[in-house]
Amino acid sequence: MSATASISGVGGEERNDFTKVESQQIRQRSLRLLGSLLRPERPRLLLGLIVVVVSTAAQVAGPALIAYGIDSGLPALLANDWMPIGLAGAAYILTGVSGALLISWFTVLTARISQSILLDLRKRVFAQTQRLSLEFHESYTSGRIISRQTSDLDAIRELLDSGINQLVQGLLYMLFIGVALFSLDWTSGIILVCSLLPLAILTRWFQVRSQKMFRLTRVASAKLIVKFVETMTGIRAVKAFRTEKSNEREFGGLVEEYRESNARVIRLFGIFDPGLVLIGNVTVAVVLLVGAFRVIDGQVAIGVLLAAVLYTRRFFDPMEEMAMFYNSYQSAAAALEKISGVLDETPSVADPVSPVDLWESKGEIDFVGVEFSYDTGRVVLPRFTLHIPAGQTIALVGSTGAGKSTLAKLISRFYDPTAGILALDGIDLREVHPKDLRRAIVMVTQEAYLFSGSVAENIAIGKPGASRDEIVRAAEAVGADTFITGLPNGYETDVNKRGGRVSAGQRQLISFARAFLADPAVLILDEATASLDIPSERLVQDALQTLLADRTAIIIAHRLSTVAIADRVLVMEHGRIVEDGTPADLIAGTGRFSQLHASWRESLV
Ligand SMILES: Nc1ncnc2c1ncn2[C@@H]1O[C@H](COP(=O)(O)OP(=O)(O)OP(=O)(O)O)[C@@H](O)[C@H]1O
Repeated sequence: MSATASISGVGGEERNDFTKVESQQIRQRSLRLLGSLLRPERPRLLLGLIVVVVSTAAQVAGPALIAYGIDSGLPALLANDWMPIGLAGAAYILTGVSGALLISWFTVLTARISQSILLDLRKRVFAQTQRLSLEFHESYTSGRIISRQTSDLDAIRELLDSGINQLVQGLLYMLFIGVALFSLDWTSGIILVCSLLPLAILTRWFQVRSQKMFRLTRVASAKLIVKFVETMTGIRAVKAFRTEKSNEREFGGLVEEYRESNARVIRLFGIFDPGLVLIGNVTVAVVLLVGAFRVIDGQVAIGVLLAAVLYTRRFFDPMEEMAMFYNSYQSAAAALEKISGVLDETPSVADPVSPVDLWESKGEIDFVGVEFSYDTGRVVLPRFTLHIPAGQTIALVGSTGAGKSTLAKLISRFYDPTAGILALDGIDLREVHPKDLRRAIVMVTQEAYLFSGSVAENIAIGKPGASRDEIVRAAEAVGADTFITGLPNGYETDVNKRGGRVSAGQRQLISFARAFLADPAVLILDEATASLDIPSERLVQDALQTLLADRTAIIIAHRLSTVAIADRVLVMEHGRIVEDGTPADLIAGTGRFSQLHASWRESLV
């Protein structure tokens, strides 16, 4: 595998042994993403920069005005000239007020910029994760997807909301203070420069240590999310196997790890913060002492000394936040790396470049020399050819792992064959317009998933924009109408709210109604293995008959009654179709199906 391939998309997430070239490529990918996010914001960014420069200059003017007031205003006042002190006072108020107003404008402006960048990024991540093929989602866990949408976006939000503002403001503030101090009093300026050495040593020490600690904190918090999501998505298994206690223990351990890594960060601050205060105070004391001697010697005016002390004091104010910037930058950069990896993924099932329209599909399916393997490389379906005429009902049977779902997933184009052609009405599925493909082929999965919302909304998924009449007719056709009208709010009942809870069989009927409304030329049905009670089974069976009429149907059959209504049975073993015939013929024979049929019959007795 080439170096580029191994880090492309999310490939680099599990690795931390990048070569220099690979790290560079990953950084460039993040920068490209950042560039594309910032580009539309350029005018507002420029405005923000102008506002922050002016507001910082206004804030820094204060001590210089005080110096002027004391050194020029006071002597003039003693000589009954109110003008200089009045000017100094007015300018102080003016710069103070305008500085405050501008900084408030800057805060709102940058918040707006960061909000629109985040909105853009959030939408991109959502659209991309939806667009990516099933293959991606089968290996990229939901915990990781949730982290991308939550903690990673949070890290970027933190950087945009406060980190960058504080860095720009802090840098400008320190730069302007330095300039002001040097223009007022060189000696104090040089004392301040001398303090930069211990300051740099302390900050560097903090950065090196905290980088490691913050990374540990991030890892610990990611572990917490993954454990939480995993437990909650598998809550049924948790309850069934009573693993609550061991989960609690494991989660408790992770919480402890998180607490410990946070405590270490806090201990680090316990050294860094007082260190900053100490360096700041010592520098102020030196400026004051040296200045005092120079005031006595008449080398420097008292107002200038006061301004120098104030500047020196304020110089250290943004230090802590600036040192923190590095950490928020680190977390945001790590987050951006992962997000850019997800955005960089290309769907393995790509949309056709020049799609072929298929207005009215007949539902004829052809596998021509098709072979398939998942990305593990093991051949799951060895090369085969199969013709399914339009309108035929096929029952797919075979032992677990035989490849039935895989065959169904190929017809739904959740995956593309690794070799050969799979065609609908003679057109390669890879070339059919995605919109037409979704209309022509519908797969009803075993789980019969219902989304939050009303029963009517859930049925309407089959045909967006369907009228209430059409929805009711679809429900009636599959025999779901009776139980739906019996629900507390009929078709408006929320399926995820108390009272709206529906049984497994009812869920299946709703998903049948959904498929009936969609009216596809090809219907693929992964029949639920969960045994329904006899009346439910009969209801579902009747619904199935209506649903299958006038279309091609491929049913992964687990029930004998379903096989009986099929025109043709395909028996699969180890990815191969080992028997192919009408149910009657196969039962009469001596093959795999007749044995299966016999054992089914026995289980019914
Ligand atoms: N996403 C995947 N990645 C890799 N291998 C897979 C994947 N899904 C299925 N397989 C493998 O492909 C083979 C066929 O699986 P498939 O789900 O098609 O079987 P099946 O006949 O539908 O089984 P069942 O009746 O248990 O659902 C199995 O060996 C399985 O391990």
